[in-house]
Amino acid sequence: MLAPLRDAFRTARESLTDAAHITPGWLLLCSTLVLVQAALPGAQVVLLENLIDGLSAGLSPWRPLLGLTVVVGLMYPLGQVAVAAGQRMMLRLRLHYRTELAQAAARLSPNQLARPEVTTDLEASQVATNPLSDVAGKPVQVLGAAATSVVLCVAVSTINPVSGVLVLAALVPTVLAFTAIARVESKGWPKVANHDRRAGYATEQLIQQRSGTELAVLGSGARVAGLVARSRAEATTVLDRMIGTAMTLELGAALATALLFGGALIAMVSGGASGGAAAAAVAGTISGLNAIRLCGYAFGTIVTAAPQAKIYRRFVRSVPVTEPQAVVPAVESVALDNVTFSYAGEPAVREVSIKAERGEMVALVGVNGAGKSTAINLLVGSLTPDCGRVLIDDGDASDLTENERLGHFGLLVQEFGRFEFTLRDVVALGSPQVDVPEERIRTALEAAEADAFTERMSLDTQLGQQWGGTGVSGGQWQRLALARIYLRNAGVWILDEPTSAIDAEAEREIFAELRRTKHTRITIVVSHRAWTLLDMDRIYVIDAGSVVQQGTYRELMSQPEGRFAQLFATGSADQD
Ligand SMILES: Nc1ncnc2c1ncn2[C@@H]1O[C@H](COP(=O)(O)OP(=O)(O)OP(=O)(O)O)[C@@H](O)[C@H]1O
Repeated sequence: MLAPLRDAFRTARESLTDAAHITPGWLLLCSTLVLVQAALPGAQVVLLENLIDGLSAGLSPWRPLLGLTVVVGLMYPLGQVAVAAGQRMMLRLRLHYRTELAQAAARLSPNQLARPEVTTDLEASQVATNPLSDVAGKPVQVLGAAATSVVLCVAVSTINPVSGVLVLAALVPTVLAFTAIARVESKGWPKVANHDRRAGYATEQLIQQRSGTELAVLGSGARVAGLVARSRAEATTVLDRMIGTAMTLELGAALATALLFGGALIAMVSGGASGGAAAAAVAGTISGLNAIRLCGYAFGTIVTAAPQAKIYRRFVRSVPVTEPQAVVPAVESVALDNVTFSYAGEPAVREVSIKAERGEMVALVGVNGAGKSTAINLLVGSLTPDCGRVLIDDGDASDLTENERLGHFGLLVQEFGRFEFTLRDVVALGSPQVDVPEERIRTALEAAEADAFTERMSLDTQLGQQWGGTGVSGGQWQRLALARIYLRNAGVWILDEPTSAIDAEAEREIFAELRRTKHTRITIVVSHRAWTLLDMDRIYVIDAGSVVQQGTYRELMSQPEGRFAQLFATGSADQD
């Protein structure tokens, strides 16, 4: 029972601290308004009692009447201004949380991105930015409502002490109910996030141009829509149960609160209070009920947001702030030294040793599922070997930070990014440098054979039809991805089927350019096309996770019984 309460208090404290740093002016204004409001119901009791008892005693009514006019006149506008100030504070906090989250997501390493729980947490954190930004004003409201109850308790106690205590005790059922609600919600929210993530993924497949077109042509969109509906229905069931439980508990608390107020009134009447005092206490009690309701609502918002806030903060803190990446332009050697790696106990790479030196072009060859991508992921550090070592310039790569290690590589993956930004940004993404000069971008485009379709475009041209920009073909996207690698100019280039979407003529030119410029770097290529392997300095043939052969194209072809000759003879790999 205590853990959710602790989480709610922590959330309240952290949100207040954030608000104090990010938007101190609005926090101060909100707090002041809420505290002024808190004094009003208590003042109302005292003034009303003075007015009625004064009238009965034949005293002048003007002073209490003027006071009451001010108090009642202030209640509504103060409430309105406090709500507006709270909303303006919330907007600023939301901007802060959303920016902070995008920056944290940008710092995720390939290693973290490979873990499904990280992606689930990221999406849950995205959803959490709304309740989290709403929560900062709530501790102030809870304190304000608690202050209202205390002031009211003191005011009512002057009429009847038992009634005063009962008015204060009316806070307890609300606090207990919302603590119980928090327990239910802390279990429910991770489930909702998981179902939402699945539904979000399936929806993306429906609306993204490539996958959506494929599904439309197959006439299978409805099947994917069914998957969306199922995940959304599961999320709705969990949410519905949570709301049902909350409703029952809130109703119970409301009933208990009403009984306690009723008790306070009975105690007052049986205590022999004057007519004025009784009328004042009834009016105060009505204001008190309102204060308790607000307190319950504000406390409820905190406890509901607490599990989401916990996920958000855990996620943001799990991605430490790092130095910007520095690209290492000269690397003498990289190697996998007797490396073994298994996915969930299933070996994908066994005792693999591969080495590449500066100036060399080295190829990894093997059928689908042989282990080539796994070997590459081990080299760049997105996977960690079960045994063996990864060496960069003869030093153990695990001694480097993730960022230092990634700075050694330019990696063109099979599923290259189709980033629908401006032409300038699409290429400049290759470098962590903020401002990339125009000539460097144009030179990279030329080297990647992407100049023919881009030379007439301004670098500010928007790419991608969904933004009303220029349409780009699959092969053109791949050339832009290669341009990023040229711009980056890291010491080690890893090109996983760099020309898979590119026509034969451009492919020859791209490989000719790679050969011409290879002396300044290490180039590791995964390729299925025989002719691209002709000029490789060394080819590693990988089969079922092991290196079964190595040598130049000619050496390997001169072994007709070898795996390489078999692969190209049987057509398992494309021949040209
Ligand atoms: N994330 C993963 N979880 C579990 N198994 C995986 C994962 N990734 C790859 N594997 C398995 O590891 C083995 C090697 O896969 P890998 O992707 O390295 O092959 P590949 O040679 O790159 O294939 P391709 O030519 O199709 O890209 C395969 O049996 C594959 O099913």
